[in-house]
Amino acid sequence: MIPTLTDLRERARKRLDPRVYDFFEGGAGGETALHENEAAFRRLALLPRVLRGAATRDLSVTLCGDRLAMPVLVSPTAFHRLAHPEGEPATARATAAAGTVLVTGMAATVPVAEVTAAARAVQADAAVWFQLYLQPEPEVTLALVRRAERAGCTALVVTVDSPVFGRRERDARHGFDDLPAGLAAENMRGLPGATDDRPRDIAMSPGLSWDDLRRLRAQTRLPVLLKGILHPGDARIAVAEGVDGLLVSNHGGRQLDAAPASIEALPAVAEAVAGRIPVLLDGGVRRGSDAAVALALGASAVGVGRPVLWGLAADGEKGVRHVLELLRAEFDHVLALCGGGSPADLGPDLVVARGSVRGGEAR
Ligand SMILES: Cc1cc2nc3c(=O)[nH]c(=O)nc-3n(C[C@H](O)[C@H](O)[C@H](O)COP(=O)(O)O)c2cc1C
Ligand SMILES: CC(C)CC(=O)C(=O)O
Repeated sequence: MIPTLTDLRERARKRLDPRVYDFFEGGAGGETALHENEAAFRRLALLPRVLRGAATRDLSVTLCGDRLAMPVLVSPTAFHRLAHPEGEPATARATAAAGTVLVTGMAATVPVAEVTAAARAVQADAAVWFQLYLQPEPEVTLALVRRAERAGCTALVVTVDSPVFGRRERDARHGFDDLPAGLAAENMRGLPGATDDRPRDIAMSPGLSWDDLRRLRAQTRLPVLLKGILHPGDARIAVAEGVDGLLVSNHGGRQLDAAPASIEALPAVAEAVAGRIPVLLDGGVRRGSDAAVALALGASAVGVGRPVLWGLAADGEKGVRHVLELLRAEFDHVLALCGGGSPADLGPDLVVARGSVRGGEAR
C-alpha cells in the first residue's frame, strides 16, 4: 500500500527517464508559481465544526450535467504514453472506475475516440471532457470540436492561459523539445499542417479574443468551460458571455511564473462569479484536505494534474486508481473531521490563515 501521493511521486521519479520526469514535474521560469501552488495550501488551516449530526456522507457533485462521485476530477495533461505504454486509455479506465470526470487533452497520445471508448468500457455513462487550445484557424478548431463531439465528450474545456508557450527551463536544459519516435499528439492528425507521418503542431495563439470564444460557442451545443482564469475581471466577462464554468488555474505553474498560487486567486474569482456558474480549481492539490480548503473557498470541485501522471508512471491504470482512491478517502475523512455531510457543508468560515495569532473568528 502506497500511503500518500508524495510516495507515488518518488516511485514515478525512479521509473521515468529524467527528461520525462522533469517535463512532467517542471514549471516555467524560476518555478515560483509551481512551488507556491503547494506551499499556499500549507499556509491555510481548516477550522472544524463539531456536533453537527452528519451521520452519513455523500461526496457527489454535479457539474455541467455530469455527476461526479467526488469533487475531484482529472485535469488535462499531455502525452500520457510518456508515462506508461497504455497511455490515456489506462487513465480513462481508472477515472471511470472512480466515477469522476477525465478531461482528456488535445495533446493526448491516443485519439479522443479511443479514450472515451476505454472509459465507457468500464462505466457506460462515464464522463470525458475534451481540453482544447483554440487554433488560429477557426476551421481547425471546429474540426477538433467535431472529433470530440463524435467521440461522445460531454463538455469542452478551453485553455485560455497559453497565448504563448511557457518557458520551461528544465526542458531547455535537457534539450527536451520533441516526443520520442512512435509517440505523437494523435488528435492532431489529418488537419491542415499535418503530413502523412506527422500530426499538425499545436499552435498557441496570442491573437485570440472573446470573439473567438463566441464563435466556438455558436458552433457547439456542448457546455464550454474556460481553464486558466485567475483575474476576477475575466471571470465577470466569462459569466456575461454565457460560459458554462471556470477553472481557476495557473496551469500547474507552467505558464506565467509570476502568477499567484491557484488557491490564492480562487476567493476573488468565486466572489465575482457569485454562484452563477461552477468554479473549479487545479494546481497543487495533493491531499484531500487541499480539496476541502478549495471547496470551502468557493470551488465546486478540484482537478489534479501531476498526481495522475505519477500514478500512471508508477503502476499504469492501477496507479491512477490508487491516486483517485487516496484522494477520495482523504477528502471523506477530512469532511467527517470538519463535521460535514456533503461538499456543500464546506464554507469560507472554515478556512483561516496559519500563523495568525487571532486565528479564525466565529462567523
Ligand atoms: C505534464 C503536464 C502537461 C500538461 N498539459 C496540459 C495541456 O495539454 N493542456 C492544459 O490545459 N493543461 C495542461 N497541463 C496543466 C494541467 O491541466 C493542470 O492545470 C496542472 O497540472 C494542475 O496542477 P498540478 O499538476 O499541481 O495538479 C499540464 C500539466 C502538466 C504537469
Ligand atoms: C506540450 C503542451 C501541449 C502541453 C504542456 O506541457 C502544458 O500544457 O503544460
